[in-house]
Amino acid sequence: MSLLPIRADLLPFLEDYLPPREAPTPDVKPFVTLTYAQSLDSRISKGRGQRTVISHFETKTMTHYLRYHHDGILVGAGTALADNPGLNCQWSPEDTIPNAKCSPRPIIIDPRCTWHYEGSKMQRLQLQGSGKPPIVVVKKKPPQSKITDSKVVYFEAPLNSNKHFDWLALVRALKREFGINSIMVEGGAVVINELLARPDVVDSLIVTIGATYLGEQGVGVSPPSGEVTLTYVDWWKGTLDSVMAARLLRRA
Ligand SMILES: NC(=O)C1=CN([C@@H]2O[C@H](COP(=O)(O)OP(=O)(O)OC[C@H]3O[C@@H](n4cnc5c(N)ncnc54)[C@H](O)[C@@H]3O)[C@@H](O)[C@H]2O)C=CC1
Ligand SMILES: Nc1nc(O)c(N)c(N[C@@H]2O[C@H](COP(=O)(O)O)[C@@H](O)[C@H]2O)n1
Repeated sequence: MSLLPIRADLLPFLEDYLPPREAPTPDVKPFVTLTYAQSLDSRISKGRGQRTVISHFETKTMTHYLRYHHDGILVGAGTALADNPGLNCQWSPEDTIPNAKCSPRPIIIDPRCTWHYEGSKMQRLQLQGSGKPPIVVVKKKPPQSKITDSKVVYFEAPLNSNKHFDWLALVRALKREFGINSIMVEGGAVVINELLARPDVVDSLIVTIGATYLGEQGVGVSPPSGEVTLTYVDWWKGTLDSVMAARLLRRA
């Protein structure tokens, strides 16, 4: 399905929250944008494993505009399994047709190799020439005999003492190994909640708030300690939803 044109007033609103346009400096970590759509009761889906539309068509276009401006797009395995997402970009400037080149490189955080590329929407888009193959971040690469599509790159990363990947080390490694200078993180809840507590990793926070409630069974997002200070906050109001853009204040 084609997208609505981007609302003109979204462009100046988003400008200061996009990755820098200057050539990236080698020793600086990649620019990280954390972005998702939530309900009024802070849920991102109706229930675990249920793909749920929250964004209006206007903010759906905004998501693709943001995808256009990033080198990588990252989701957790829970999202990859629940949503079977495409993670490509269907927006491009007026004089070009969107294609795989406009799309960010999908990055799936899947320590235990639970998600399969074979038969996925991502694979279909890549075969059609409208999306890129993913990097799957794993604790240990699967044996060669289990790899059915050689375009998928499995990237081994070390786990920390909590048996999780350390975000700062991981984004730095993605830049070093794959030249990914900007990463748009879309979710899901585990990833969002961890990153809301990481002002050292997240540069921009862009949250779409839909005029809907998803109820108690919904998958909620909120930072573990509640100790997040937002700065440089701005709001955009659309037809049915609003968008908040902000930065996370780094503690001294
Ligand atoms: N409304 C929205 O904007 C979005 C909604 N969603 C929804 O979110 C739900 C999925 O959320 P979750 O189940 O929380 O899954 P998730 O996508 O956050 O994935 C969780 C899994 O990712 C891996 N993971 C995440 N962080 C890790 C780390 N630091 N180290 C090692 N492994 C790590 C683990 O395997 C973990 O079980 C779905 O219902 C989906 O529809 C997902 C993305 C955006
Ligand atoms: N921006 C936004 N609004 C919503 O209402 C959503 N449910 C999501 N979900 C994210 O988009 C992914 C789907 O991507 P494709 O359209 O298949 O490319 C999904 O996995 C979530 O990350 N986002």
